[in-house]
Amino acid sequence: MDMSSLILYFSGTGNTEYVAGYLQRKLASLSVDAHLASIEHLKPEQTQDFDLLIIGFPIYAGAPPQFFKQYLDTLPKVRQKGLFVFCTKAMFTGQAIADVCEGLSGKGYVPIDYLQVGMPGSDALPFMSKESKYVQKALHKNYETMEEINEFAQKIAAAVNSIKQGKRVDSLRGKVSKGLPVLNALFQGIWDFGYGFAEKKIKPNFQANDQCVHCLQCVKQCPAKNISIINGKISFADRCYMCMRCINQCPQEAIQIGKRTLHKFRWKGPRGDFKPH
Ligand SMILES: Cc1cc2nc3c(=O)[nH]c(=O)nc-3n(C[C@H](O)[C@H](O)[C@H](O)COP(=O)(O)O)c2cc1C
Repeated sequence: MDMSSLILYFSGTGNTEYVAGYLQRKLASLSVDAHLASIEHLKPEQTQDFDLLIIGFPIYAGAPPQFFKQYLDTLPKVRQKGLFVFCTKAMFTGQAIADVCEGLSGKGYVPIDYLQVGMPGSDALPFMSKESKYVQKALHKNYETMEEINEFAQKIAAAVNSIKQGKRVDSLRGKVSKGLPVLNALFQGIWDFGYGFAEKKIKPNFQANDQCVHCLQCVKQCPAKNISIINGKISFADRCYMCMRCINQCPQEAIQIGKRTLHKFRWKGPRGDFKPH
């Protein structure tokens, strides 16, 4: 039997895109062809063309990004299709993987395995000085060989081969660890409080300063369609996903969050070349 696989992801600043691309290359080396697509370019119904779904997303506030979950909610129901899930994160994943697996199980997907990949924190980088240790570590980390992704690819390839040989997808169902409920609730409470506070400080304070040359990159690249030109000025509405793409991608480094990001670092993904469109 022939099998087609889809790696479906969202990436604000390039980390998840990098991991998705790495995984695709690794799978190709194991003779598994996987189509790569961002949720920004693939209609939910197009996922039906594939037999196996591999999804990837960044962690926001110990959870999957809300808009990502909303997208997943619109996926059509399927009959017993295999599912692999990965996230990229700086520190704390919360129940994000379990949450996504649960949602997609309800649509007929069978979660097989998952992976969390530690990456530089897209929420922290634009507030850090270019010389800071954190930035230097992010810039000099070895992204060329990522053992955990190699192993994940091997698990996916093994599942693909088993299904091809006629094994029932349901027999490959894996367990998603939920951790200790009390500890989870405690951490999640602290996280929600911290990010809730940060959100209030960050969201209303996006602005383009007088370095802006009106190239409109931010308008084109914002996944939330939150940026537009009003009366000749770059304006931010209230639909921001806080993905940090605009601030990192602006060629003039004109986009700021208040004054806290002035002359600070801008992140363009592990290879320094992330271009979302
Ligand atoms: C708004 C926001 C919230 C975040 N919250 C968390 C978090 O709770 N835990 C964590 O480990 N990383 C968190 N991060 C860091 C990202 O998950 C991480 O850097 C990820 O790799 C970014 O992926 P991307 O470059 O594909 O957007 C957050 C980032 C942003 C922008």
